[in-house]
Amino acid sequence: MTVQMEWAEKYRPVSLGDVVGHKKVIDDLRNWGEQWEYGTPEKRAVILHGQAGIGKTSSAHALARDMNWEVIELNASDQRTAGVIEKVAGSASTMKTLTGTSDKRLIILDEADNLHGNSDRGGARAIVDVIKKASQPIILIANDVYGLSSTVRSLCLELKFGSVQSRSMVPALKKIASQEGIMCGVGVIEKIAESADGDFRSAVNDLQAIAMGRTEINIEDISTSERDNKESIFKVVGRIFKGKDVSSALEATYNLDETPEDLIHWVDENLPYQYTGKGEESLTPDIIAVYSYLSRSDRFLGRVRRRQNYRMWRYAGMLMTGGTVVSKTRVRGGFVKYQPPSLWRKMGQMRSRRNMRNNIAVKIGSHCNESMRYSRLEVAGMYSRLILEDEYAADVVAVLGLDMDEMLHLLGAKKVTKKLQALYDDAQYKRQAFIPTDEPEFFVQKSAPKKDPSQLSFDKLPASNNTSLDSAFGNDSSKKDEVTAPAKKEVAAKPQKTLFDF
Ligand SMILES: Nc1ncnc2c1ncn2[C@@H]1O[C@H](COP(=O)(O)OP(=O)(O)OP(=O)(O)O)[C@@H](O)[C@H]1O
Repeated sequence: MTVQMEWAEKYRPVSLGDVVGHKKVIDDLRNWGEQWEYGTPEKRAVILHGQAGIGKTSSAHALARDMNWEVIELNASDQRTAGVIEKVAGSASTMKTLTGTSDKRLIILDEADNLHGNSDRGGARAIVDVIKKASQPIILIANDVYGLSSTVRSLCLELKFGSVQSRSMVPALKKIASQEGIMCGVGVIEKIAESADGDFRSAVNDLQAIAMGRTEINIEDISTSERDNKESIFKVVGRIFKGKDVSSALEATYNLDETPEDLIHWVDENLPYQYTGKGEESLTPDIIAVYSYLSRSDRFLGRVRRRQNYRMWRYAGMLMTGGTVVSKTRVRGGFVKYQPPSLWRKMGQMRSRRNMRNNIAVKIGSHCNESMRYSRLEVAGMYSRLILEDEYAADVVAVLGLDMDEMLHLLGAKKVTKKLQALYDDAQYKRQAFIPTDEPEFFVQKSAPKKDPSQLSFDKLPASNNTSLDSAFGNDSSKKDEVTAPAKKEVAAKPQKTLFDF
């Protein structure tokens, strides 16, 4: 028996011109590629992001093909520690190509939003360094752009791949069917394209599955061979808000991949938008009625949690769906874009803020030999004050080894400005001066000048390092030019007066 090749793979776009949809993004990607013909563009790396199966990886390879570039790809299955990234991407991004047939080599880092966990230890930080130094084009591929650090994002051109529209899929699917010798009846391809929900790979896979063992497909074949599509939450919420029939609203939830615990948040979030018409007050009687059902439903959800009796979910589901349906006095028209529950976003933000705060406390604790809890409650405030002083800011960042996000958090800043980027770069520079490469990060604190004065000896450092160490030693930077190297040695030998007097 011959194994049939997957059509999605067989018909993978070869050139950017073959990519279905995404016209603007593809134009931008092509422009960026062409800029490399004339030197190094301002943004050396691009982030292609969007849901799975819509052509991000294919577009990256197609660009390389169009530009006649070699490709080096680092997938999530590869070990992507800082060492490996620097070795593979770092050298690839600065050296000449292997074959010499093309003068550029494209580095593709797939699933770049998954650069954490043990195996990718240090990988995220390594990317920043690689991008900054790269003399070859780099493409990062991510489903969720927020999975990348703000530092990486600030260095890259971000291109978002939206869903592929079904009308763009239709001609491409028809072409595949005709090349495979499959006759399609009226509406067949359109139906497959619509059910794919913007995912072109699913559309091609569906077409192949339906066509298996057939030379002709008709609309009836689709309804029997259609995938058991899970209802999308957006469709179900729409049916609950707009439907008039309690049982069909409830049935819609049976095929949903969400628990009643989640569904209630969706209803709660979108209810005020859907049940308020033009010119109506924000709290209509309909909304009040629905909330009374939701609160009763929530009581059942509480009982389920306490007693672990999941049979009670059915009462909760009935109250939240049926209650919403029967509470409306009229169906309000107009398009409402349903939003995911903002509570989840807030909880996610709180969790990541808490993690960030704890990470910083661990670093502060390591610096001043205190527990994380004590550092967070008693000491962190002082560091937050210090980092606001221009004189100490870079030293705090350098000594604690803060990454960009942690620095922003401690400063209370929302985004990376040029000034903050300069501060961060300055701190990295100082950090390199403080830390011997083969020692752990907090060696600095342990290595008092008495033990190993050569490490902090000014005359062993280049002139620029001396400047960065001035303020680390608590010197007034405005006077640095007047102090000679031997004089500085004396300063270093004096007993510690400030936190940063090592
Ligand atoms: N826009 C598109 N144009 C042409 N083919 C596409 C498109 N999107 C997906 N495909 C097809 O689907 C397959 C998967 O595409 P691709 O790997 O580029 O998706 P992706 O967005 O990178 O998703 P993932 O992150 O899951 O890899 C390709 O082999 C290709 O045949």
